[in-house]
Amino acid sequence: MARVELESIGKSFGDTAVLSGINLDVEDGEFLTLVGPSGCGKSTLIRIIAGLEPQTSGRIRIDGAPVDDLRPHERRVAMVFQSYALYPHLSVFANMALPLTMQRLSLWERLPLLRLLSARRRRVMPGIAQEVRSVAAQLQIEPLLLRRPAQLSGGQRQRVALGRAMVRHPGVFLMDEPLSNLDAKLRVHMRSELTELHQRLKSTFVYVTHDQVEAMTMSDRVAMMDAGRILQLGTPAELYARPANVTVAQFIGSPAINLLPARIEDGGIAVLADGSPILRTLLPPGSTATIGLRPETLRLLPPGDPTRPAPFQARLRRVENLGAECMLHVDLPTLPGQGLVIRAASAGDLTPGTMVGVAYDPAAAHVFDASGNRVAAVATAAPAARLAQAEGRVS
Ligand SMILES: Nc1ncnc2c1ncn2[C@@H]1O[C@H](COP(=O)(O)OP(=O)(O)OP(=O)(O)O)[C@@H](O)[C@H]1O
Repeated sequence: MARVELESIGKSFGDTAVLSGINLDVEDGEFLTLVGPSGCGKSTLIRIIAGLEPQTSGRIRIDGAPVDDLRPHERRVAMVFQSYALYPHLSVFANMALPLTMQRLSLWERLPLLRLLSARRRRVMPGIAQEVRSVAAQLQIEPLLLRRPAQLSGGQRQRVALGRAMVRHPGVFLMDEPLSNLDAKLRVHMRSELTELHQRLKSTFVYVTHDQVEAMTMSDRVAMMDAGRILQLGTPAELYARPANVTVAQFIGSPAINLLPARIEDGGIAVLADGSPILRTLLPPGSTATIGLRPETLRLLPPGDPTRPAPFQARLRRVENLGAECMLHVDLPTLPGQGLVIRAASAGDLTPGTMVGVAYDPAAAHVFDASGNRVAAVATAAPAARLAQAEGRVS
């Protein structure tokens, strides 16, 4: 187990800055995921922690001790790569044993012919073999130990790569998109295997992915990165429920949050481009905002619902039926180019082209200011007349 502290990490390749001012503490035994779009600097950051890439500025400590001048194998970290990085000419056993033979045997004791003469090698190897078998048993790959990587499936190769990291008993596992090369079904399976492995080993995991579902389902905490910076650090639930800005809100959640541009009028009322008020904010009149509505907070009103006028009149464009639920894609005719996605239990017998009413819950809406930063959705001041109109539409 180990704590990882990153202080003001910066990285430039030539004149191009790819990481700036990264401060991050990964707690002992924590599963922390770096997530973000392609090119945001996740892999560069994890490679810097591993010692595979030098940082341009800043410091790294593992369990309180500076590791900046240590080589990768001296840092008590083990890296698992997307490409598995297995030696094709070695058996699974030899691939997994490699970190231990490198650690415990000298160069000549590892050489093909000379090693047969080494008495020390004969003493050390049974211990290594036992450790490899024990890890292989944990990963259920014991029957594969004599095979070569080419004779394994993608999932089996990934387990071997994990096993090779595990035999070293590192304080920190660093994983760079380890599931990306697997098919969708196996990825889902390996997600739970990795989560269980983390719980069993109680080691610190730093995990890189561009897949927000992996980040949300596996992690204790998630650091969402964009353009070389950490935009938000928190539990998956925090990032989902209180995204710090529009970029986080858009990235976390599937299907993505619905975003509606608005202008702010008197009393902080956010008004859409068609002039309809949507909710009250704490923003000053004259400014602009973006309103975020998660698909599950939208509700389809039955056609001709007599109880109230629908907040949005929408035209159904497409139904995505996922079995247990469906995603309804609708267009808003009064807001050209603006669509909404609604998560619903079923689409009933609605067909594309049908006009439907859509209700939303203003208490569940997210409001972002002109810079994209989150602001409180609803002011506590007395409602303005315009708000009464807005609330009349939504309550
Ligand atoms: N050796 C290098 N030389 C120059 N630029 C590099 C080098 N390695 C990475 N970069 C650049 O640094 C930026 C961050 O790359 P990095 O691989 O860390 O991103 P990432 O978030 O892991 O992306 P992906 O999910 O696509 O792997 C990119 O713009 C990339 O082109």
